[in-house]
Amino acid sequence: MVLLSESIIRVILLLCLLGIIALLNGSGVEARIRWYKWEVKYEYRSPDCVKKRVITINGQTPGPTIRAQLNDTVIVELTNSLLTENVAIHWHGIRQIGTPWFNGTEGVTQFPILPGTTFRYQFVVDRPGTYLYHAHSGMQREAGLYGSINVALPDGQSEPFTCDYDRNIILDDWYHKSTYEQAFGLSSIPFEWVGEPQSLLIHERGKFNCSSLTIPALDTAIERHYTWEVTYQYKSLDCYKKLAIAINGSTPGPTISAVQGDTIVVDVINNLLMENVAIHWHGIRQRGTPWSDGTDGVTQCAIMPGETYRYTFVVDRAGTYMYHSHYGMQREAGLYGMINVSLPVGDPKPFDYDLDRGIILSDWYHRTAYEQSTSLSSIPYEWIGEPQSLLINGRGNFSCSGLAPSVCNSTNPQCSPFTLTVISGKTYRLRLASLTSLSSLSFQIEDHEMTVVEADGQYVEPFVTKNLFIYSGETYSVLVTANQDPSRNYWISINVVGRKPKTPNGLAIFNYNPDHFLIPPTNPPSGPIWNDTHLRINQSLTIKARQGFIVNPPKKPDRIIVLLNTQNKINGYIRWSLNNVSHSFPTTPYLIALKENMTDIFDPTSPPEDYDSANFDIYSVANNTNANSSTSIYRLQFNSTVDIILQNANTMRANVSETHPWHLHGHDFWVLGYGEGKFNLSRDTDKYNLVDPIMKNTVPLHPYGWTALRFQADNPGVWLFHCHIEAHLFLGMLVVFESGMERVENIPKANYGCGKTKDLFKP
Ligand SMILES: O=C1O[C@H]([C@@H](O)CO)C(O)=C1O
Repeated sequence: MVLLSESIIRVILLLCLLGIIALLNGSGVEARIRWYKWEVKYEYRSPDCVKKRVITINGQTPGPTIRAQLNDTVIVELTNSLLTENVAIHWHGIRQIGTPWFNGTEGVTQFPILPGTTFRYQFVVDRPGTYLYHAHSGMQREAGLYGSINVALPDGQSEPFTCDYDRNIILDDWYHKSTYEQAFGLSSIPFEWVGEPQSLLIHERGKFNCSSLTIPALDTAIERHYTWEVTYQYKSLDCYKKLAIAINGSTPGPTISAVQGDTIVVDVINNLLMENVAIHWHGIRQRGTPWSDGTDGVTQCAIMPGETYRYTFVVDRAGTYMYHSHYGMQREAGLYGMINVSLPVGDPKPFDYDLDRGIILSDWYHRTAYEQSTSLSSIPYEWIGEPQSLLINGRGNFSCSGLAPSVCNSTNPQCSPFTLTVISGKTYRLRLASLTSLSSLSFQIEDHEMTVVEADGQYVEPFVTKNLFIYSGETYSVLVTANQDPSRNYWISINVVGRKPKTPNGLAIFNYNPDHFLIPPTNPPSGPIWNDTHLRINQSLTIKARQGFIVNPPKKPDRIIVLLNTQNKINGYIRWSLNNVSHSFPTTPYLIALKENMTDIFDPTSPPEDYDSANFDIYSVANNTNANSSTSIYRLQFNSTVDIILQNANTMRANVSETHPWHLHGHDFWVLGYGEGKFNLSRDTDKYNLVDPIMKNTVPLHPYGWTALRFQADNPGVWLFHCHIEAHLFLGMLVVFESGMERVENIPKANYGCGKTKDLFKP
């Protein structure tokens, strides 16, 4: 009773207060709140006919006009979607009486707004008239980030002049050089003046004489330099604190965004305290630079702690690629990232999209790579088990219940879900890359269909699907149109397939702007059932080369190598083998050994080209104790055509055959076919697709099935071909191909320094 009367009194007091405020306001005209949500981002525009990257607000430059009346409060919620650039907006002519902190001048009144963050400006427009807003961070205004503010008199009051209509005209001059180039010139020695603008714009329209243009600067291949420091870092990617390996502090590492033909130069500084490192550029063929492939033991001596090594290579084909550690099981610690290569400006694309976004899929173990590798190489064998979490762009969500917050803290922002903000109606090219240690995945976006258009840097004959199966080491581009009800958000989900899942699905948010961070109101899609192998084979068979982009394979191979995939026991240790040979690495990298004619560092006999297919039952647990380890390699005649038949079998547990994604370094192969059961050379070659096979660098071998590949050994060097499951590679599931060594130019001396290559430095 007492409580009730108290709350009634409070309400009455509040109403009185509001009444008094209204009276004090006097005029009886309400000041309103004008609320804007702005997304600032890069877009290509041609305001004077010359294409240039500009900065837009909600897709416009000039940005939207703010229209308000005297004494209104303007609220602008600004999301900075610039990829690598801060922003601040100044409200030019607005006096900011009482709100000096909203004047929008970086370094004077505020920290700049960082990429990916949202900042709210709020101020009163206390005088009628014509004003402006524009960027006040660096020289950013020059990129088109500006607009008008019109403040009218309140309803019922009139200006001291009359007019029928009210129109805005923004006047500007326009440079073709970016603000970065201009700012760099101005702060260089010798000083480089920005020169006169190329055009004058009236409301963002001008006319430049295009005939005076030769090739625009954007089209020319350039060198892109990166300096990466590799360090140990504690990370809580799925809320659980774990020792990870980061590049410049982050995992996934920075994305390399380049244009076809660019040269990439990466200085890798190994600041790991106790561990070597090597980085492989997965999908980049390294034509002419086999020493930059980054495979420890094959192409280089690993980079030792405290050392810096420079990788230099050309990205010679547009597409989606990745990079990752190729040293021990180090990839598993988070040392990976994406490489996006675009077509040169003006080159026609075979598909259209508005925006391009990268999504890295991975799985995550709480035990370190060191503990895992120790378990795998122990007697008795201790399998690493299923991962604890699935990550989408480095974010997952492990249930912390029962764990101390210092170990697992579900409120840690590092493990908030990845949010892909989309604008309704726009089509997104999502570049997916799977860097899982173990898991094969299905990727889906609730209520949205995907059109698959690219795989491993090759155009795919488009097909529409609700879920995409993606195996470790594969990349895909899918087109997704944000065409669903934009008043809510949707789940992005990944789930494990091919192995009985013990890992919860990975989740992210497909976020319709501007409903930031709202959890979708539905249950996430659970994805297809894990053990429907047919579904996965069907999708593998659907992936064909796009019409108009088919590269015809040679009609016949010069050599056929059949590789039986088995789990074996060798001297009591569990290993994985091909034709009963489990690979072991010599301490001297093959590329250097062969270049320097060191003939004694590996077993010179050729590994077996086949297995006893007639007498081998792929469905039963074989007596796999007859395997051995070897350093031997396949030497392929330069330019010859090689067929590889991957044959799956039962593991050492009854009724289990696993999926193995196989990855080839230095080449793409044609995917000629997939089949179930044992491959039969006389019968199954007739089923090969020689009409429109896709070329890829990574391909699944399905349980109890076979996969047939063809490639041309036309890239001089030494190249790994291996199962992309980190533990299986560690356990010897790889072969090594050499071809055209006589054509390999001088290997940089920085690749030397281990094994017998040390001898070469002796006086
Ligand atoms: O190498 C492996 O070992 C286990 C299992 O076969 C034995 O526990 C597994 O699933 C692997 O892929």
